[in-house]
Amino acid sequence: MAKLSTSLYTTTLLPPPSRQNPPPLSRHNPLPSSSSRRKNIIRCGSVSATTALPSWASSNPRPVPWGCEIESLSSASDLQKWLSESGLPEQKMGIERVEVGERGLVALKNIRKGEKLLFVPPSLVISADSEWSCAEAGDVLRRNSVPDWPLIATYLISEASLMDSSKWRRYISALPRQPYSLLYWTREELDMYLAASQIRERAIERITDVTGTYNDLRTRIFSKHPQLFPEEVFNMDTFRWSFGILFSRLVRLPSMGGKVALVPWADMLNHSSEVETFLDYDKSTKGVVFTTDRPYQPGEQVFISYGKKSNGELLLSYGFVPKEGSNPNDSVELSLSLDSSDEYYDEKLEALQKHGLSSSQRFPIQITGWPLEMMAYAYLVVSPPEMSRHYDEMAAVASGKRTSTVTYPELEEETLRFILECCESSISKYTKFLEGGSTLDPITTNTKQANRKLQLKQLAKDLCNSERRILYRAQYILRRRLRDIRNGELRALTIMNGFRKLFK
Ligand SMILES: C[S@@+](CC[C@H](N)C(=O)[O-])C[C@H]1O[C@@H](n2cnc3c(N)ncnc32)[C@H](O)[C@@H]1O
Repeated sequence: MAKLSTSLYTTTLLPPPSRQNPPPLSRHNPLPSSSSRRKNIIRCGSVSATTALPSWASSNPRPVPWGCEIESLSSASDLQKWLSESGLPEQKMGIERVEVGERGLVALKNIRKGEKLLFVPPSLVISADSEWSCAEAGDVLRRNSVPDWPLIATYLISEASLMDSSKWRRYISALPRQPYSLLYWTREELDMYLAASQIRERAIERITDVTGTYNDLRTRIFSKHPQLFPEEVFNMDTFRWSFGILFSRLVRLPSMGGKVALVPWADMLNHSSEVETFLDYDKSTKGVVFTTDRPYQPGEQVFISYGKKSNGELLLSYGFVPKEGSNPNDSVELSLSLDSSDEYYDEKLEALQKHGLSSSQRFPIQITGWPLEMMAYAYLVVSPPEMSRHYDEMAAVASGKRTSTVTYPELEEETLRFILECCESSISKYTKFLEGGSTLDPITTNTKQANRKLQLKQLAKDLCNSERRILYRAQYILRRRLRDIRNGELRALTIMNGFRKLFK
């Protein structure tokens, strides 16, 4: 349930930096304060429309030979039985088919607000410290200092391939054979359905990162130990599966120093944007728990929060989009760029680069407004040569390094007009997709594929509607402000004319 970084991670197996790796299923991110907004500024331009994706992104995914269909309840009840035999205490919830999220945990008894639930013991948790059924393979990875994410991804494949001799066979059998995640969208589908949304670029970055990670492991480790890591088992298809599982189920446990882990049973809980509670390790009971923030009656589905994520981020990692307007943390990224014909382009770019920014940046807009950083970036884009002494200050605020508000009344109108133009150009892309009919659909060869396309298209439509809604709101605010500025100027002009007449 997290994101990988683009560069270092791809080439050096370094762990993903925290900006790209928010705590899934566990602690939610803070509201977009100025510092978190800074983290949300995303460099653009690294993923062009022609960026080559690995070959597996150009065809439909090949399923792995383990796991189950996500709606399968029989493997889920086997899992429940095995967990209780292995030390999971009696539960107040059971796995059932649910309306939101296919399978989920449903209250079996009355549950009070403020009650601790789950108590999954550490022996039933998968982490980077877990014991490998094939101890030699684990030793090799540890000797090579493989970071937690790729280590756990490889562990999962290793245990899955051993199946009956693995301690985790009941857990792995109950995992979805194909997790819902943008990792499973082909390049054609991403281009076709998400052309308007910046999430397309994020998905491409992620697919590229996962491929880079696998290639790195293969070159540096697997190829040197083919008997431990045969390619029939450790390949791109199985890595896409294991990373898909990690993105949608891995938990960061704050009370264990941010350790990442897969927590069987707890990972059957679905997300609701309306709840605030998250998973964590409870030192007093020595188990993974969460504390309810509302009461539940028997039969009601129990939810946790996967974090304060936008609809796009939920689609990217978990493969679903909440109902339009139901996610208070929703946001859309707007891309702003320097004008390449600006005679002070080089000076502006230099100021931006000094603060770690580039000629094109994405900024998150929420229904409540946009960040200071975006305003500062826009000031820089429109500012004339005579304001060049302010370029550094504008770039510093745009990068989030300086949190003071900057205002340049003389640039206000042009800046708002520039943002409005970007907003409207983005809106028109969404409208083109949403009103474009079905002529763009990729050719399908069978009913299963046709159903899949319909599902993906619906998800894309839901995402595009929710993102466009935020842009419409921003457009309304911008237009109103511009009108106010013009009215203010008009009033000032009338007063000036009045004075002029008086003095005459
Ligand atoms: C941690 S798992 C939760 C258990 C999962 N439902 C299962 O049956 O294995 C996360 C996955 O559950 C589904 N999910 C969770 N919350 C959801 C929601 N609010 N709406 C739709 N699907 C949801 C998504 O498929 C997501 O990738």
